[in-house]
Amino acid sequence: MSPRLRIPPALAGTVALVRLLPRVSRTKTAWGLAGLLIVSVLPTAAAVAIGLLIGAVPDALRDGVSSSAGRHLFTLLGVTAVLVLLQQSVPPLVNALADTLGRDADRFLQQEALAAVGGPDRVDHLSDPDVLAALRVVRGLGLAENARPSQAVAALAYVLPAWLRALAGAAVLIAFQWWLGLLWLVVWPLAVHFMQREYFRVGALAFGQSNALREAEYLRDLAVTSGPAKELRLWGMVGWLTERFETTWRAAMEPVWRMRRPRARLIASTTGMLGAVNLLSYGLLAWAAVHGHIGLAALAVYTQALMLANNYTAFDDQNAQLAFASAAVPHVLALRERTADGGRQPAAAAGSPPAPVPEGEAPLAGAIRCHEVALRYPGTERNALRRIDLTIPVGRSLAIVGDNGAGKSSLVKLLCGLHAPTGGRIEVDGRDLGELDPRAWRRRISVLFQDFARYHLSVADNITLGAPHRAGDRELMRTAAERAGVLPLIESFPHGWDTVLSPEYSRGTDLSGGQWQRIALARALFAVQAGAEVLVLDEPTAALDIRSEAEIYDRFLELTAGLTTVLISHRFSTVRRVDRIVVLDHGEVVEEGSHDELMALGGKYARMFTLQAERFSADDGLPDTPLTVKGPVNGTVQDTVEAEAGRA
Ligand SMILES: Nc1ncnc2c1ncn2[C@@H]1O[C@H](COP(=O)(O)OP(=O)(O)OP(=O)(O)O)[C@@H](O)[C@H]1O
Repeated sequence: MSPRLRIPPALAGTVALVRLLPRVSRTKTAWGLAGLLIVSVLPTAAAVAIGLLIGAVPDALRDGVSSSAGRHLFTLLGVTAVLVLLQQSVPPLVNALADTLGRDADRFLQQEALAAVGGPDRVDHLSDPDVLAALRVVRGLGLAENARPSQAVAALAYVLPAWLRALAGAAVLIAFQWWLGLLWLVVWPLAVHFMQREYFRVGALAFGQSNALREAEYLRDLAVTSGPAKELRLWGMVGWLTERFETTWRAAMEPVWRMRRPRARLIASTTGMLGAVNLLSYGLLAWAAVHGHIGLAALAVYTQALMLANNYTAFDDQNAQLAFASAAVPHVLALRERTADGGRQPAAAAGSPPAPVPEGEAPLAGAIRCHEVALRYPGTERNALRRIDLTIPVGRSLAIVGDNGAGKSSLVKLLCGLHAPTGGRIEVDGRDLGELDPRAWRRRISVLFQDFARYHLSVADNITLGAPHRAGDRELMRTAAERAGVLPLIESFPHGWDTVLSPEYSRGTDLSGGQWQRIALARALFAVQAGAEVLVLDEPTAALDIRSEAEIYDRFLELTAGLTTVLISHRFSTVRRVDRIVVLDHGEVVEEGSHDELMALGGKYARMFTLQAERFSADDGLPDTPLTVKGPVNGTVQDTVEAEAGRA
């Protein structure tokens, strides 16, 4: 194995940034580099020209302006003028280029982070604090206004020429006294290194405070977001929140501020070292001039070379900003590796929609099987699911019931491939789910999650997002809305399908909890109509009123006809209608069978069913008038409940 050059941590950010720039823009980096070289070389060239110019004055004065010495003086004057002019005009161009390159770098890293975080098919990484910390940086959140990668690029455009000028100055001094030049070549990198290490430590510490800062930002945002606004006002929490934000923020930032205070010993020793070398250099120059070892021109050149050698500005803000703002770059670049699904898929698939159904793909034919499936969420001690064995035959329905926290939603997430089982495996038609193309599988499965998303987009978008590749199919969209019972509501909106489902936008409106749930159901049904064969409904009616709930459940058989259906519900009137019922308890299957079998068993299911039936049979909670509902299973809520109570 070839030994790899180890980059000191203090320089790792800068090196990562420099390597990144050609990937961001090859052309701008090339121009920028050329500009930087010119900016770096110009002062040295100007210093030499000025020195030679000064040296040429006595001869020109003695021989006259038309002599060759006079012409030489004018030539040097012309060269100096051009160099000085360039020195004035090139740096602003380089800075402007660095600004655009910096903005491009920000954008590049943002896209990189988006692909790394949004791309993977699974979701474990979304609760990984390190991933979230890197994400904060590219979103430009929090740490400080000078922590964005673009600030590091701007600082680089200033610092790099300064370093190169210092190098060139030291190199010129070699011509005066080789060992003095070499001394400078050692002293300035040392001074830079000491100070950069200091700045880097502050940057790294600030980056390490990301968790605490995220908490502070969360508290700050709570006060200005509409979701919790009602509770915050009702309970008079705004003052508490402000105070809590302040203390959390201070606790996170104080160590950074403390570390930022200049460390007297370091500064004293660095400046002492530089002072000594400067004293020695100027002393030697004076001695050499007085004793006639160097002429006027050489004295002028070396004096300016000394000024250049002092040019690396180890103590200035730009060096600090470079170290500080580039500290996070390697973390952002490492995101892809960190979020990759165990190498299962390239992150480039980045949140891409399921692919359209390829022609001629065979529909599911066998079953979805869980073999000893276990799940432990990252960072937790306990298995949410343990040794789950169950079979969902294609075209049939399965209900999963159980207490809160039993693991029902976790099983759904596994079926969707959002998490990988930490034990056992899930097979689809005999093939391991982990080996299937996730995009192809997602095309086949449609889910109404318990905590479904409420998109601040148009109604049409909210529904067609279930199958974006069919977004233009208005007929499909209408049918899905109609089946979910939300069509009359949509048609009552002044802007119809274009109505934005958020009062925060013009042409926008908000919906009630139940109306939102119907929209989410329509989205799931849209995906079914677009070709999904498996429908998962996780508490699909939790927010619906009793009439709406009865309506949906009475249409359950119609809605799920021909589909492989997984239903999670605490509503036993519907659960009993499915082909097979599984009872989960503490992450394990404790009972399995049809409604009748489980009732006969007299176990957990029978107890839960009876409890609910008893509650409903006691009149409370029921409407006075029986509600007639549409659907293939005609009847009334009263009928259903009474029937259940009777059977129980
Ligand atoms: N993302 C997560 N990270 C860590 N633990 C989790 C996560 N999601 C769920 N859990 C834990 O897994 C267990 C099962 O949760 P799950 O949501 O699957 O239960 P459930 O049966 O759907 O409950 P409910 O009826 O309340 O919806 C719980 O102990 C929960 O705290």
